[in-house]
Amino acid sequence: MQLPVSFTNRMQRLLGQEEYPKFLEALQHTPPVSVRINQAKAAAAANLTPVPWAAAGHYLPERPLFTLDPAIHAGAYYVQEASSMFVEQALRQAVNLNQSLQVLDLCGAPGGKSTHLASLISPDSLLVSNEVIRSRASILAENVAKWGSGNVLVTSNDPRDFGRLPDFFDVMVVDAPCSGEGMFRKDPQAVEEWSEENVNLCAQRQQRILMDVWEALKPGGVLIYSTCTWNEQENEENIAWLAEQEGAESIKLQLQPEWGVVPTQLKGVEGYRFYPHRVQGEGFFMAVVRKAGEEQVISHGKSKKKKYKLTVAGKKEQALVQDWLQQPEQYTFVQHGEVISALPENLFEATDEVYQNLYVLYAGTELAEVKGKKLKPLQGLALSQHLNNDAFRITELDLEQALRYLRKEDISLGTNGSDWLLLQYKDLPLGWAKQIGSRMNNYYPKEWRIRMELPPELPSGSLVVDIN
Ligand SMILES: C[S@@+](CC[C@H](N)C(=O)[O-])C[C@H]1O[C@@H](n2cnc3c(N)ncnc32)[C@H](O)[C@@H]1O
Repeated sequence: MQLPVSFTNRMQRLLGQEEYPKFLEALQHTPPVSVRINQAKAAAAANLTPVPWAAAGHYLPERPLFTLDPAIHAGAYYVQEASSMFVEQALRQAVNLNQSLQVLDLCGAPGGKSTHLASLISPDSLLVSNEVIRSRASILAENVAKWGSGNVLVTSNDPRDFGRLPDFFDVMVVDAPCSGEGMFRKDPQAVEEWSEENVNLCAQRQQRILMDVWEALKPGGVLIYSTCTWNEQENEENIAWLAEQEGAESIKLQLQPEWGVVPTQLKGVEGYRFYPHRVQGEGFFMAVVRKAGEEQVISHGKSKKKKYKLTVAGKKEQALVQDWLQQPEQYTFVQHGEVISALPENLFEATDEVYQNLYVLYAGTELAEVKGKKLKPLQGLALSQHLNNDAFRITELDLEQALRYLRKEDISLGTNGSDWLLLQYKDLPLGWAKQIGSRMNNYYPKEWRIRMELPPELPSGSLVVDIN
């Protein structure tokens, strides 16, 4: 790997003569592979090494062919770089997670931090997961639906649009687009695209992004800022600039020495650096600040006078979907076009406000599409953590059947009848099929299908989750 000269000069200065060769050597190694388990759906396979700063994070001994593991398609885990999972420490240490919170993940795609945040916040909290680039926002929506939390809204807006929601969020995560120095060993293209000029452009863009969303953070709210790069302009300097400009207060996190995370400080602002020779993970930076002012209590609940953008589903439709989720009394069923979704009842008001101001791509749990007098169950329901299995006819698939189903092939199950079938692999729901006589129509979403050909020999079980 040919590193740019000005990059090596800076890293030598940052790390010192003694440490720099260790850093350089680590850049030659294969990056570790790690996953985060969706504990609402599965448990980690035995013998995996935990990621020390993330309760559901685990390292794998080798990189399996994830595509051939139905559990990943069921949202039982997410492949995520370990350093990024440090967002958990910021959240646990700087925020009271027992409260009902309104959380924004501004730069959300493909969904590593969003699915992590969704697992950490309480069920009566709302996560708005945003991605400005529309094609990437669809991937984010797919991963959010697979995770199945039910209290997430996926939006696709420019950061400046969040100015329409002043003082709305208790917590904001800005995992900013950056020059990607921390990805050098994973992605050789990041080295090619790197330049001092690009670092400056990234730093300016990050300042703009921070300024654009700052207004949407409540007084007393917490901003978690991160990048996967090491230069100070995009990291400490940007956060020190924000703190100075807005009078934000730095939040210091407690670190365990064995984690290998390096604390830094600039103008009284604390930062946390991840280097590959010190941690089992890629390059990463994080800082946490609190907006000046008093914390405010959220008032949820519907107000009588307000004109809502969301439409509550009709009584007939509600009756049909009523028993599809566990504890249906906790939801408001809304209809948007043909789609009926379930929103946690206490989040109706906040969700409506988001709908009034932003472009929402996915909301809550998409349950069904109205087809004349009938309902077609949707993928969001199949993958929901709150699905009521008893309401459906379930069919267990073997590995080959599961993978063929996920490729959207028509598979023969040897069953008969005329019914919707919820197809599962080792108790993990994968999606829907419609039985028509002895034929089975595959309703797996076309855009999500596995595109690779299946090899003659399939791997057995899952290296990642305990499903045997
Ligand atoms: C580091 S990635 C986010 C990774 C994500 N948080 C995760 O954990 O999976 C940064 C994201 O910012 C988005 N982005 C690019 N330009 C942006 C801008 N001007 N404002 C906000 N987001 C932007 C990119 O499309 C990309 O998805």
